[in-house]
Amino acid sequence: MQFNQIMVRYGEMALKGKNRHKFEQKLQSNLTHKLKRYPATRLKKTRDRMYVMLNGEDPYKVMETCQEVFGIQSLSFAVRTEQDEDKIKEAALFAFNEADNAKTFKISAKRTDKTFPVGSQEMNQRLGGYILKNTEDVTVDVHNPDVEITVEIRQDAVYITSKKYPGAGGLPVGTTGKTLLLLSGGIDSPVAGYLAMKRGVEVEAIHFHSPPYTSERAKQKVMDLAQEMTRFGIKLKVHIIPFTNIQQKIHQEMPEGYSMTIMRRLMLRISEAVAKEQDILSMTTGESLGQVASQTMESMSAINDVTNYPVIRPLVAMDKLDIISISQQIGTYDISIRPYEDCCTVFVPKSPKTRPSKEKAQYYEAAVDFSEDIKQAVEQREIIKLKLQTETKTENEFEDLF
Ligand SMILES: Nc1ncnc2c1ncn2[C@@H]1O[C@H](COP(=O)(O)OP(=O)(O)OP(=O)(O)O)[C@@H](O)[C@H]1O
Repeated sequence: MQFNQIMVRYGEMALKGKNRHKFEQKLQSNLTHKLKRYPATRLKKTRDRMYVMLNGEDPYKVMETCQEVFGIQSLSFAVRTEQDEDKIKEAALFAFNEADNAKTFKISAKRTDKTFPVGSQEMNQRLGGYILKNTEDVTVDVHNPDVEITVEIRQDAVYITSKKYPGAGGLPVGTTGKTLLLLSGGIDSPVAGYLAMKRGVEVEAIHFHSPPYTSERAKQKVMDLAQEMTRFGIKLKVHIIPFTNIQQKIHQEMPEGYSMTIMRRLMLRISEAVAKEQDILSMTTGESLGQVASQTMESMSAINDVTNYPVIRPLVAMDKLDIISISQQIGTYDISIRPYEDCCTVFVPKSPKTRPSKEKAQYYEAAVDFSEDIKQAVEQREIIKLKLQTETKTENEFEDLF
């Protein structure tokens, strides 16, 4: 016996009232893109669930892939069998055995097809009895079972589900607007982007690089991070900003203690210009309160001063170890720790002001006109469009994505 399908249960999107249709459509399209690497699979939608038809694809690999899609609360393997009591019993036992360490269970049978001769209650008892007879040290627990086996008797067939696997939770990416993620090569910003995606936000990324001070490898590292993030976001547009001229100008003309603050202010100004152009309503950074000199409350205030756009900081209250743990889970950690320089580290002042004032930052900045540099940096940026890699990719597979 084998699982024929995976039942997909929605997350909190089910609560979204009128928007529900939009959320379901987005989830369906994100899931369809993710499943392209398993060409035999098909997605079927019912009123309040989705089913992935496995059609012979490896159930466990498909399950893992589905578990990366935001907006899914939980998933279960399911067996489809005929309306034949012996077959249903066999399938229920198979479903029970799939939950390796389960010692207690509950059967929840539902007879949608009333022509089936055995009622739901009676079916619960017969299937429960069959499992008890064919296992050892196992008991029924209707209140808090290790595994609940659902049996739905429909006209076309009988569907039996097994244990619940956790989904990624959150909301389907693309349902709550877009943000521009300031993506460095570090550990934090990819995690910030991941958490934004988890709240249903579509992410575009902006990266500042300063050749020849920063190398091609440093840029490639950022592209590899962005590529990894497409596992969750399906697609990701990256804006690469030439930042060398601006950094040199800051280095030469700004007081050393304020160079870091002013550099960040310029990053935000450029990001805002790109966001405006792309109709993006917010920016996201990987800042976390108190981690480094530029991330004190005063520093954040002095940097944030240049924009009215919301700056989302998903990591603001998180500990470094927790951030690292997420980056390991999502596969960005090993890329982030590659030892290539970032533009911020190349020009880092010996003793940056940890408590800069925005008035002083404004004062120093006013002495130099950066407006033309900002315009040029935006105009001369490189735009790279990344999309989820699938083993079976074809040239036009994602044409519709951007
Ligand atoms: N070269 C860059 N390009 C784009 N964004 C950057 C760059 N450098 C820094 N940032 C943004 O500024 C934030 C703070 O950077 P900083 O280097 O102070 O902190 P960090 O904790 O090391 O962050 P990260 O691990 O993301 O590099 C980053 O999380 C990122 O959002």
